[in-house]
Amino acid sequence: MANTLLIKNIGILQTPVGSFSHKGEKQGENVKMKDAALFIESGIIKEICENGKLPADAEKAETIIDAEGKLVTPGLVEGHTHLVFGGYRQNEIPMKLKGAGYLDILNAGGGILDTVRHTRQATFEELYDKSFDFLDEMMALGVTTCEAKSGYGLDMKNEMKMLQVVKALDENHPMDMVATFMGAHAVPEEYKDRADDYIELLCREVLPEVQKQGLAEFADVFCEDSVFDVSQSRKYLECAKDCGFGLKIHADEIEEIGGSQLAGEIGAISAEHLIAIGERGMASMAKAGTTAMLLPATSFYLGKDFAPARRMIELGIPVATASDFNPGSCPSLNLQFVMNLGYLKYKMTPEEVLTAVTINPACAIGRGDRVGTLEVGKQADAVIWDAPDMEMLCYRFGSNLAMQVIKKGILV
Ligand SMILES: N=CN[C@@H](CCC(=O)O)C(=O)O
Ligand SMILES: [Zn+2]
Repeated sequence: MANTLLIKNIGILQTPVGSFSHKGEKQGENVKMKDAALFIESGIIKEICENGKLPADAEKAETIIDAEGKLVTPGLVEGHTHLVFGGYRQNEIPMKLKGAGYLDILNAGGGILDTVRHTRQATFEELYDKSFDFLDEMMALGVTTCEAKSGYGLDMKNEMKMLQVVKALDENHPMDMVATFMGAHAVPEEYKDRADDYIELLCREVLPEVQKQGLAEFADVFCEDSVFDVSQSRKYLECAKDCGFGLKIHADEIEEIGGSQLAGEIGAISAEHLIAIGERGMASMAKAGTTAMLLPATSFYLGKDFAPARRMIELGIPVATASDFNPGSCPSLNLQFVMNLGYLKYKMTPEEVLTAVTINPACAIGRGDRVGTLEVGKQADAVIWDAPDMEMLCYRFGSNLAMQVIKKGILV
């Protein structure tokens, strides 16, 4: 048998089940198999056994991994990053410590606009090498699929450059990549005070070109006070929908200006941040089935509140959690830390936390049919943790507990 792998002696194999996003009570439904084994052929899961049984073809396995009685889960799915960027922004910290807000820095020409200047200056190769290293780091932490947004180019040439980097990473790095076009991340300096004109440019020229070149599956917008208002965001997302993109929206991060309501109304697959969301926004998302992509490490890093995850689960909104890795509001790509925060700050159960970093983000980036659970027929992306159970994984923090990461049936 070709390319076969047996993972045996698994203490607990824990996974959500199904290729759909899990909401309400289902958010916390995981299957737990004790004393389990997993048989993989050509990157696909062929058989899962529990209670000490071994798969039928166990003896034919070319490679055998002994999980030493540890926890095994699906590979983590990172549903929200700004992975590709020039420069860093450590210079902002003293300003923040003196009280400058995130939007104050942006409105003074810093923040995202500072990263835009550095990203425009960077070559394709520089951005590619830097992002490649980030992906290595992420994978070592247990992530096997990663979404990445453009949005630091803010013109045709540089947005394309960013998306080409994501495409090349997908081709050359073991990580599976999903690209999101985020031309509406900020108003570029050359369009200062002309946000409407910039949205017009994105709709007329850039969105259709990205679609034509097949460089992104989703489109995203930063709907926020003093960035893009609800009507500008609606226009951009409607154009994106007409072009065939799935829709995402950074909504109600700092001010509740109606972004989450728009998310539901327009049928967005996910809305991001949602720190300041209110009941109307949550009702709109629940009705539409929009996933809440919550970013607790950003709340931590900006010193903001934590989004009302428990209320969302109660209302039947599927909750996913992601790192938001970016050079400003969250310079960490550690999804294990996000799991700690999901447990401690969102007060999600360990089972809900696992769903929030596997099947729910997988569905929110259009990969729920392939990854996000450990089931026969699915891609064999798995992590063996240096932990006996999810409780330990949610409790320990600051260490990397991923012992072995398996991507498409290969130990990476
Ligand atoms: N809030 C908007 N965009 C990013 C931050 C980008 C940056 O600060 O560079 C986010 O999702 O947190
Ligand atoms: Zn973001």
